[in-house]
Amino acid sequence: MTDSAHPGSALELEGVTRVYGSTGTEVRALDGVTLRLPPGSFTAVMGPSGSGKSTLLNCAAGLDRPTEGSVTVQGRSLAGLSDDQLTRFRRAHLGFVFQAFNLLPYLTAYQNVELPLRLAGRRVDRRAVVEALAEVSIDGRAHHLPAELSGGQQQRVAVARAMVARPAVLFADEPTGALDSVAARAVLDLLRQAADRRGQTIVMVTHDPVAAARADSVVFLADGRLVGTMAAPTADAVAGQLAHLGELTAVSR
Ligand SMILES: Nc1ncnc2c1ncn2[C@@H]1O[C@H](COP(=O)(O)OP(=O)(O)OP(=O)(O)O)[C@@H](O)[C@H]1O
Repeated sequence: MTDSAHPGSALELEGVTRVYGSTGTEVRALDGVTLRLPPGSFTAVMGPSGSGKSTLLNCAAGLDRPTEGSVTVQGRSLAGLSDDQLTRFRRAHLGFVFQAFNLLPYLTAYQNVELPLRLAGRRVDRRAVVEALAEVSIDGRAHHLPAELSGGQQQRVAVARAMVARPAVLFADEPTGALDSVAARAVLDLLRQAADRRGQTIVMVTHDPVAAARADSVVFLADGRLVGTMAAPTADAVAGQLAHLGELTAVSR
């Protein structure tokens, strides 16, 4: 059974609005965003600071609930799920990678990667964990603690952790923001492969036009609204569009 009006989509946002605060002090962080992403697509979300990128990601991933509108992931509407059901749904179908890696400091790389399987109450398949670490080229450091790894290595462990349960949709919030360009490229290669080889759907917030150029398309936000999309992006074209949006936002303030 599907709740989706567009069954071919991995992720659908219909008129998603998120208002923070109360009357008088309210902030419309997202304002009527409609978006449909097909399975196996890699989409970058860009826009000036405060344009609503993280809010979009959080609403799409069921970490926050929209004030209005609906989010459907893999044909399942998130609105009807209780908080517990939403947590279970996220563990089963979604993966997350954050700018600050968010690894647990007292667990080894291996233990960090097996954690989502333990939390989901699944039998821990040692092979799946070893494979996930090998995919991100961390197998030689599986028993190191995060503090014993470089930033790039830590983020690769975080990608392995996000991927170990083979989520249908992976959300990444500035995954390369704290990395140098070589480490960033390695992380982007992994996201690209997840879409191309395993048909996983990737949604990545980034400020970096070079990172965005690795996606199939870029969606641009300004003041909480979807103001444009770009297919087959290049870093130059993305940078040009961002500069334009920055000027428009500055004028409207
Ligand atoms: N929990 C919250 N309470 C009140 N306002 C919020 C909250 N979260 C976000 N906002 C506001 O909503 C707007 C959008 O924020 P959001 O973090 O989504 O933007 P962003 O595009 O991700 O910004 P940045 O690039 O700086 O991270 C901003 O004006 C922000 O101040």
